[in-house]
Amino acid sequence: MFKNICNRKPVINRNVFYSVSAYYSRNYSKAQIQSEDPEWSTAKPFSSVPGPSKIDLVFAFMPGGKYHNKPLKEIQSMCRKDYGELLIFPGMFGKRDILISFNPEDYHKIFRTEGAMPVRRGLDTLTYYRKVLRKEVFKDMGGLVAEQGEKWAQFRTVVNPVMMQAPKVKQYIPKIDGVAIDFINRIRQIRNNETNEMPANFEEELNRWALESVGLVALDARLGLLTESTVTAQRCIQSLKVFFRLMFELDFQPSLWKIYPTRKYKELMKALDVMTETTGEYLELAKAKLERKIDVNGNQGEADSVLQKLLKVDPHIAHIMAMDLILAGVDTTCSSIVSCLFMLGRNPNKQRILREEIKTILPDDNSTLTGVAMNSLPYLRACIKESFRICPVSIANFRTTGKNIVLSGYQVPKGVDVVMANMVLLTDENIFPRSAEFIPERWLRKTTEEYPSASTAKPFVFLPFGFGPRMCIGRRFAEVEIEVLLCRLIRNFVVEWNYPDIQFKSNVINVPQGELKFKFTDVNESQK
Ligand code: HEM
Repeated sequence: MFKNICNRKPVINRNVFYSVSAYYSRNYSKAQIQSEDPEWSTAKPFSSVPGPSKIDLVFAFMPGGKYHNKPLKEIQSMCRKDYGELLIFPGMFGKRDILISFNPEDYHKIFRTEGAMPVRRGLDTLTYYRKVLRKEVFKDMGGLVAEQGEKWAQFRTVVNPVMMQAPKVKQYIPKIDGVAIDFINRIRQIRNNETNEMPANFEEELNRWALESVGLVALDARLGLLTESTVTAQRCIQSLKVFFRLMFELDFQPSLWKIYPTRKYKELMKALDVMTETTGEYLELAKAKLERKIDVNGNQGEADSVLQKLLKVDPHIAHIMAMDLILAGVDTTCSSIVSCLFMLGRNPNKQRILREEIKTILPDDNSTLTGVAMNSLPYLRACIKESFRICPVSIANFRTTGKNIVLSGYQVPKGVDVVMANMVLLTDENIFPRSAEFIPERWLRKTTEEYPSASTAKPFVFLPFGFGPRMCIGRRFAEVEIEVLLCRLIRNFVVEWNYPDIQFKSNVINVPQGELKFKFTDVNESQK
C-alpha cells in the first residue's frame, strides 16, 4: 500500500517535464541558429509564423467564441482557412507554444530529421507520478510514454524485439480469439431480445473486451472481465477510467495542479497508485509462472510470453511496460472497433463483401482462427484502413523538432513542439477523392477504375500508428486484436447502425460519444 503523499504540494522541477535538449522561445537570437537545411537562408523567420494571440485564443474558446465547443477537426479546418498550412498557438498557463502544420511535406521533413531518439512530449502527470511522486517504485524510469532521449532509447531497445516481432504476436492469436468468442457470447446475452440492439452502455462492454485482450499481453492473464471478474480486475478498470478522464483535463486543459494539489490531481494520482498496485499483483503471478516454466499457452515448457521475457530482462521494465500497454492499449482499440462497426453498419454492401472474405477462413462460425489464415484477409485490412481514414483514432502525430528545419517556408528551430494535424487531410478531396464515401477498395492493390486509389495520396498523411523509431509499439497486437474481433463479429452478426452519425470527441485520442446502440442480428442460414 502506498503512503498518501498526494496531498503535498507538487514538487515541480522543469527538467522532469522538459527533457528536450533546448527550449527555444519565439524570440530566439537568429545568430545562435544554424541549419543544414538548404532552404534555411531563404526561409522566413520563425517569429513571423502566423497564428492567434493569447487574447484571441482565450476569446475564441470562451462561450460565444468561434472555437467554443466545436469539434477539434472543425477547429483545425478553421485554423487552416484563417492562417494557412503552418500556424502557431501561443502557450498558456505554463504550457509551451505549439506549432500546427497541415502540410504533408512538413511531416516528411520532421520524420526524416527526427534522428534515432525522436522526442514526443510525454504526459506531464504520468511523468510526474513516475519520476517524482513514486520515484522509489519506478527507479527513475518513465517508460516509453513518459521518457525521452537516451533513457527512452534504452527502454525501447529492450522492448522492441519482444513486442514488435510478428511470430511473437501470432502466438497470442488463440488467446485473443478466445476473448473475441467470449465477447460474441456476451453480445448474445446483453442484446435486447426484440430489437437485437446493444444496451446504451455498450462502450463499457467494449472497454472490458479491450482490457481483457491487452491483459493477455501486459499481465499474462485472463482477467475474467467478460464473464465474472476479480476485485483486482474491477479496480483496474475503474482506475483506468479515472486516468483517461483526468489525464486529459490536467495535461491538455488549463489546470493549476502544478501549483497546488487540486482535487482532480489527487484523484488521478490515486488512480495511478491503484494501477501500479494491481499490475504489480499480476506481475507476482507471472513471476511464479516463470519459475515453474509455464509457457504462453499455460503448458510446461519454455517461459516465452512477452511479460516473462521482460521479467527476465528487468522486473521494473516489465512493470512499467505492463502499465503502459494497458494505458495505451484500451481506449485506442475500443475506438477502432467503434469506428469500423459504424462504417460497416452504414455500408451493408461492403459488409457483405467482407463477410464473404471472412467465410473463406471461417467456413463455420465456430471454425478455428489461425495466424496463417489471417494472412488472407486483404478486404478486412482495407475496411480497417478506410475506417481509420474517415473516423481516425489518433487526433494527430506529435513531435518535437530534432533539428533546425524549414517547415512550410519558415525557419523552425530544434526543440519546437509540432502537431502534424492530418485529421483534416484525411477527408480532403484533393488527397482522397470521394473522401466522404467508405471505399475500402481504394486501399487494395488491384483496384478497378471504378474506385479511386489511395496510392496516389501523399505519403505521411495516413499514419494511424505514427512513424519511425517511436511509432506505436503495440501496433501488431492492436491489429491482431481488431482483425480477430471483426472476423468473429461479422461472421456471426449482421451489424447495423440506424441512428444519426456517431460523433467522436477529441481527447488524447478520438473517442465515441453517446449511446452505442449497434444492432447485432445473427447471420441467418442463407447468409451462413
Ligand atoms: C488501433 C489502436 C492504436 C492506435 C491507433 C495507436 C496509435 C499510436 C500512436 C499514433 C502512437 C504514437 C506514435 C508516434 O509518435 O510515432 C502510439 C504510441 C504508443 N502505443 Fe499505440 N496505438 C494503438 C494501440 C496500442 C496498443 C494495443 C498498445 C499496447 C499493447 C499500444 C501501445 C503504445 C505505446 C506503449 C506507445 C508509445 C511508444 C513510444 O513512445 O515509444 N498502442 N500509438
